[in-house]
Amino acid sequence: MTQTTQQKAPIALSCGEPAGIGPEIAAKAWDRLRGRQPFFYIGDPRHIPVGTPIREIHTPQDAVHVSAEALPVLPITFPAENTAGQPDPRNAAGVIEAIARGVSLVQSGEASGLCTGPINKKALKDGADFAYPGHTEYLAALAGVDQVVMMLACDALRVVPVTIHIPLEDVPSQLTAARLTDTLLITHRALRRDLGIDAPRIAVAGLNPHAGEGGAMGREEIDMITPVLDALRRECMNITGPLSADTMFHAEARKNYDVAVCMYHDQALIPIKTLDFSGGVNVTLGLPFIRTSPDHGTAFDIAGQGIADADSLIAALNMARKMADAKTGNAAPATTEK
Ligand SMILES: NC(=O)C1=CN([C@@H]2O[C@H](COP(=O)(O)OP(=O)(O)OC[C@H]3O[C@@H](n4cnc5c(N)ncnc54)[C@H](O)[C@@H]3O)[C@@H](O)[C@H]2O)C=CC1
Ligand SMILES: NCC(=O)COP(=O)(O)O
Repeated sequence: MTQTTQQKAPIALSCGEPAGIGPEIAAKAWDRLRGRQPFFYIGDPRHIPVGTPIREIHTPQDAVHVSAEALPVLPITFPAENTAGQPDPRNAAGVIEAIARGVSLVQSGEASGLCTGPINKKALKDGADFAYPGHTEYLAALAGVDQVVMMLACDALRVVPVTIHIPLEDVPSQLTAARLTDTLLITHRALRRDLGIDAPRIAVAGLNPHAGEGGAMGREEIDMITPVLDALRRECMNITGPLSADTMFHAEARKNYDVAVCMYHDQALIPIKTLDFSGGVNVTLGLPFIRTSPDHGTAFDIAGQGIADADSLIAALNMARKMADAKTGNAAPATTEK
């Protein structure tokens, strides 16, 4: 695949859980982007809301030609009927297949990047014994990469959780110096390479209230976090912390860093989803290919009603495009601009 062909390759969008809002927001995103930003949906065309013009395609390149007129769909036939709000375990394998096909098309260069529709982790576990707690971990396995990093980004904030989809009680034991070091190095490299930030300013949260308050409220900051940060500072990385998580996300504090690295899932995701739920994008750093996703989930409570907001998906598609263009030297580095 030549670089020129790769620049023109569309973005692959895996369907996610069809009983959720994925098909509906895919249709809305196509309507808003049309041919300006070609992407194709990998999933069952019968799941796309009635009234959306669709065109089944055989190769990703077909999407470039049809996307001004119709939503291009690379078809996968799901075995069970789809009911909004009620995932059917028999469809779980199809959801997983859509992700895997997206990965293989990005790896072959036929797609520029992968954007994933939201999945319901429990439905995949129940229906297909899915062994991963989320896309992030599954994509790392498909790519053969030991550690990847989840970053959520909006215009006002970028956050990275060091531990991701694990029970809260397991956080302290999984929060190792090696994991924190790798997370910081991967994040630093991606901000420089993919987002064009030459000297990223990284703020690191403590684990405990008040970042441990000198050991009075926990020792992880003293025993593990500070030594890791000191070692990386000696490598000339611009890192502050460990900071009190409760005071590092207000508007003035956010001016001091480009990314906040947090110790666990909710410490990172609550601030960003509160600040900008509809504009947030989930990006996996450290993969050998581009992957983005909307920041929200399957929203079963509103699926099938036509009211789901497609902004986050559109931001995710646009960010994948910009990252792909930046990778091929075709454009400015990626932002979350809609
Ligand atoms: N990338 C992914 O695959 C993600 C998947 N999930 C999965 O989604 C499922 C549901 O998770 P929840 O915590 O309930 O989060 P959720 O994001 O699905 O829903 C939370 C609330 O936000 C609303 N909402 C979400 N997206 C919306 C949109 N685009 N427009 C309007 N309203 C929207 C929902 O109606 C609900 O009231 C879980 O299985 C979770 O694991 C959650 C986040 C990301
Ligand atoms: N809360 C974020 C989330 O669940 C998305 O995870 P992933 O499926 O992108 O790994």
